[in-house]
Amino acid sequence: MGDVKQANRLAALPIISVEPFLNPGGHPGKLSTAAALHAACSQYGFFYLDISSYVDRSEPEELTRLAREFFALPQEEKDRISLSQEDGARGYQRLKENVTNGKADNHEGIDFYRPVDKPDKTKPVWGENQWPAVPGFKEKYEAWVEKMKKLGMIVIEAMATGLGMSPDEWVQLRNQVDESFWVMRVIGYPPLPNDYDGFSCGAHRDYGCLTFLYADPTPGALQVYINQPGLVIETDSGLPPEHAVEEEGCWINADPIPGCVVCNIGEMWEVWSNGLYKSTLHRVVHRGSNYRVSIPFFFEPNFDAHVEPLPAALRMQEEDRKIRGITEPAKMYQPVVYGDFLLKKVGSNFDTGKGRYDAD
Ligand SMILES: O=C(O)CCC(=O)C(=O)O
Ligand SMILES: [Fe+2]
Repeated sequence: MGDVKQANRLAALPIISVEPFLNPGGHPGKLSTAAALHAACSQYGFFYLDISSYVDRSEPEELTRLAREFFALPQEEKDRISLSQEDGARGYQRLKENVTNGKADNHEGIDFYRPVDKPDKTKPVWGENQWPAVPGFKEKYEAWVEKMKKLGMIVIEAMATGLGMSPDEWVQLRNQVDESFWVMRVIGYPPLPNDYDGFSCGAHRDYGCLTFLYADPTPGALQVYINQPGLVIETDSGLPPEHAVEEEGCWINADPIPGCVVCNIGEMWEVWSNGLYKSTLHRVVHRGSNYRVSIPFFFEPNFDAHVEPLPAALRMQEEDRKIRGITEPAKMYQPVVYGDFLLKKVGSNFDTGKGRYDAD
């Protein structure tokens, strides 16, 4: 039993406060926060970001209230801003319209992307955002986008410190995210029926850079796959303790913590870090009785960013390999242009038949 308890304690996701990075200039907590980010990104790819000194709790609570007002509208009202009216990516998707790993997800949602110059809805993701007619919706959500964009820059800079990047290396990285092609989703989850063949949102990795997830207080919905060789994790199989374990990995709940957003890294960070940081599998299984609302903000690279392993990450990896006595050459991640990668991912709404959450 000792091992099991130990594993459960280790499996809890770390909580990291953004406060030391909020004010320009020195702060005694900066280095330890950067180190905590580095550890969280390499061990879990998921953590809680305490943003209570950055935003007032009432702000995202108001966003969920506005989202509920929209989702409660008659279906034909919601369909007025459906993504088929636009570029196939920006707008409302009905319940079960989104498919992950071949199964319809039991959620509805609205997607917003960074506005573009010269919008053209015949080009994938190049149209205009469609805002619900709910009073105050656009203003409040636009204010949230501005806050989350700034938070993205703050966290990336802290991660650059955690990776030991030089000032020049940081400038180069900053140039790849300073016009972030962000995405914001507003998601509504009715309870998942027990006999449903699928999930509220199927298992996937996020594909971009950093996700900041604000969710209403519903517990037991978001689950994260923790995969750590050597860890022994308890399962709820009902077997006696000595058998009720499963090695290597398991799903843990990432329940909301007041004042925090759940933060996870996407596949672009996996490329930048040459695999040092993990883009971790997660899913939503909402079996509660309420209607759950979540608002993920995806802070992504610029559309034209060339994403390739960062020299600082390669240096760290080399150090680590030396210590472990590994001699064969490190596997190198293939560079990608973020916009190309994104277009493949949102291809489900166009012609490739792939879901937005599906693996390549
Ligand atoms: O609703 C959630 O808790 C997570 C949603 C999610 O993982 C996503 O939209 O990528
Ligand atoms: Fe996700």
